[in-house]
Amino acid sequence: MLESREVTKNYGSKMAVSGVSLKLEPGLVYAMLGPNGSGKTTWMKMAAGLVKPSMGEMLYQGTPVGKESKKEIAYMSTEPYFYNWMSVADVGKYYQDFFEDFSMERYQQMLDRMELTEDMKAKKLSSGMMAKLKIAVTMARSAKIYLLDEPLNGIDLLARDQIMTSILEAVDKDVTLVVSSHLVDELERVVDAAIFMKEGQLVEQCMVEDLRMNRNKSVVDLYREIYGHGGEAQC
Ligand SMILES: Nc1ncnc2c1ncn2[C@@H]1O[C@H](COP(=O)(O)OP(=O)(O)OP(=O)(O)O)[C@@H](O)[C@H]1O
Repeated sequence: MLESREVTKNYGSKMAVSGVSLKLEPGLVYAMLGPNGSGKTTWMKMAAGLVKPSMGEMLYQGTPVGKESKKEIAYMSTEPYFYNWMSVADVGKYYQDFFEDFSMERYQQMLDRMELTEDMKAKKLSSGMMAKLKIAVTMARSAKIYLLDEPLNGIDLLARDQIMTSILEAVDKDVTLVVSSHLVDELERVVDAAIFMKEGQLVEQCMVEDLRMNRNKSVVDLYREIYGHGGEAQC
């Protein structure tokens, strides 16, 4: 569905992503893991068509990502992107104007799940509530691929499980979901596959079930192996 072929991104002399090749399949939930600065955001931005690869190709259904794929790939950035004057209702209208696949009904359902109301003002939201709003407005699109960059940041422990459940319930069976996070153990419970990034490179991509059944390891174990000792772990 989405293929990253030897994708590299340089910012001046800094190589943010280096020769990353991977394929994402429909219907799977992926965790994109890696320490700060490992290239997760840059890769997601290229997959979303917001940043152009310096080398290599990012393909969506066999065609380079661009104007057309943007209609089917929803990206939730870590950066805040609402104006202070907006209410939660305004945020929905703003998105509706931008995206044909935005559903006001889905938005309202997500707001209910996130315990947000339409009259709330963006500038008065706590960072956790803002994180929930970003998730609600992104998941209100009927996209084929959702790329969520650090969706659980700023959200308290008890709400995180409930929010991941709401995200998973909001998507259809054939949809691909990629979630980047530092909260590895929490993601492990809900993802089908894990992608490990390190210093811009793909270290491993594996199915969580294979890891458990064939190597008797959890994603957390593998994470520790890869990043804890600079090891060469394999899935
Ligand atoms: N616009 C930019 N200009 C210059 N360097 C950049 C830019 N964006 C990212 N980088 C650098 O590229 C590298 C990868 O950054 P990126 O944000 O993709 O990592 P990340 O894995 O998402 O990190 P984090 O977990 O901290 O969000 C970092 O060294 C970062 O400083």
